[in-house]
Amino acid sequence: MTPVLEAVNLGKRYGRHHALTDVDLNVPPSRVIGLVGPNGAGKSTLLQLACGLITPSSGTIRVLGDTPAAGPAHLAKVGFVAQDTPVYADLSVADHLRMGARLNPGWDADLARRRLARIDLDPRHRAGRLSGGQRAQLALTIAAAKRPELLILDEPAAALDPLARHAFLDNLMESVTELGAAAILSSHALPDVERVCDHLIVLAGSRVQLAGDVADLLADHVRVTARRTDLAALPAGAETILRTDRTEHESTAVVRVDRALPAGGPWSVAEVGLEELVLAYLGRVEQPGPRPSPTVAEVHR
Ligand SMILES: Nc1ncnc2c1ncn2[C@@H]1O[C@H](COP(=O)(O)OP(=O)(O)OP(=O)(O)O)[C@@H](O)[C@H]1O
Repeated sequence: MTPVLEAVNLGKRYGRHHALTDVDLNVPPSRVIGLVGPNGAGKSTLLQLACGLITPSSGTIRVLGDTPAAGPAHLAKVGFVAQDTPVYADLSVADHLRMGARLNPGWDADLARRRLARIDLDPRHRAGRLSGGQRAQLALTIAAAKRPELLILDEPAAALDPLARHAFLDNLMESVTELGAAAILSSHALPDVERVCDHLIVLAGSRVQLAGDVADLLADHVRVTARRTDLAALPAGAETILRTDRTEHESTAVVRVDRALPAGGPWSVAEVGLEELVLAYLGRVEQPGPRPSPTVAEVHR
């Protein structure tokens, strides 16, 4: 099956500034991918490369098996909602749909009408008068009515209140299911990512820090708690320590494991959540690249 997104040694420079460095990715088909990372990490740059809006400075990127924006057929396979969900302020909602129908050979007018009705958007409304949430819904409707194989959304829900964000993400997931499409969604809201994404890419310092199916990533990491002096005795299997917190008596570490830690040691082991995992990886990054993780012995100095 063709991967949604493949990148090999992908890099993007703006002048002397490296926005993306040595990015290697291979995202299997039919995933809803969460792209997370701090401001300036390179998320929009990666999404724009994936849409073909900009070209790499080095390496390669393939989307749905082809060079991004390789031609009309490939453009029709990808729906893009840019950051701030831009719309044409002077055009009505209906004008936007008419324009979508003209520009997109696979336009599904029925899907567009049904979506507008469901989100209660009046087709006569001028786009410039829409709220942030309504604008995001209009942009998603246009992207979905193309019937793309991949939806790419750059922080589409950033400006929305929690209720509107919830509704927007529900709508997004309905569209993804109806289309049988994959989606890539950049976001700073880790709970949103946890709710809808089954694949995760963490970018920081212009590099990929972590990537994979969420279920696998959570299975590969645990939180270990022990008395301060006992954490140094972590057994083989605790491959890499990502983040430690210490109190007077106790140490807690998020650990990458290559096998289950043996029972009966002087530690307790618990599952980690997605937010804790992402923060553990972000916490070890020093600009511009990743700092090596501490060894078990170093943790205890
Ligand atoms: N057109 C451009 N010209 C010069 N530098 C740019 C350009 N676009 C992005 N950059 C720089 O590249 C880096 C990555 O930017 P990018 O917008 O991809 O980050 P981001 O992760 O999307 O950030 P945010 O979460 O704030 O939206 C930043 O340092 C940014 O200043």
